[in-house]
Amino acid sequence: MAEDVPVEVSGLNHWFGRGEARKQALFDVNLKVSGGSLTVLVGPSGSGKTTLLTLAGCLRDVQEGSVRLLGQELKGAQSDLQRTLRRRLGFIFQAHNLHGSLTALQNVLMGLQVHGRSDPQMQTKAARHTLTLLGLGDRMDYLPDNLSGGQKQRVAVARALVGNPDVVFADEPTAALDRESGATVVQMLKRLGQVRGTTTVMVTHDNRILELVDRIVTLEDGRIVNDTAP
Ligand SMILES: Nc1ncnc2c1ncn2[C@@H]1O[C@H](COP(=O)(O)OP(=O)(O)OP(=O)(O)O)[C@@H](O)[C@H]1O
Repeated sequence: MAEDVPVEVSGLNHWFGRGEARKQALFDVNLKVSGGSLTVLVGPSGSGKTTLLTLAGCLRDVQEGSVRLLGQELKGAQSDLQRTLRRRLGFIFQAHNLHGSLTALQNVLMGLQVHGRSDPQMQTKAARHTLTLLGLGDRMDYLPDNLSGGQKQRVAVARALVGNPDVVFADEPTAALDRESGATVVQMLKRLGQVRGTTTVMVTHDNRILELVDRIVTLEDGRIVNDTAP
């Protein structure tokens, strides 16, 4: 079943640039991620973590090799299949990309609108609930400019989670957070894995959270060099 291994990467190679500037960023990467698990990608800057995350998350075209996401092959996938798959995903990025003119609650509601869920009352209830879980119950009506960096990041996390995604792809979601808030976010993702079967793949440089995760995959120079369960 797809959900047993929602992300399966085989023989993945990736290049950037053309001609003399062409540079290989990933070399024969193989990775199977189990459903409901929390996997982190670690490694030095430039080792290919974000490239791998964006390929697995259907945000970049697969050039060579295979990426199966939720049972579907992404290599050569048509854009309507890509769109359908992306609706089942949650994304959390470093630059949290909140809309400056929308409140925290409205930003989180945007995370539901892409899912096409219709009942506005249910949407608002879900958005409020998720923000409250992330400790932002008293900040729902604030604009991003009036939130701290850590609070903005938690709004971005709420937006990614509110649609109950099957897989969450996160790039440094705890970088802007203090230890306690970072641990809260990771524990929440882990709990979603246990309760709802949500799978998380996360790039991180944050050593403080490694003890909380299920699996640590280390990249160096575009290759997986270590794969451990802490
Ligand atoms: N859009 C791009 N154009 C050209 N080269 C790129 C591009 N994106 C990444 N690269 C190159 O691919 C390699 C891997 O980059 P990537 O961002 O995946 O590494 P990373 O491990 O995520 O690094 P960091 O921890 O600094 O975010 C690097 O050599 C980088 O310079």
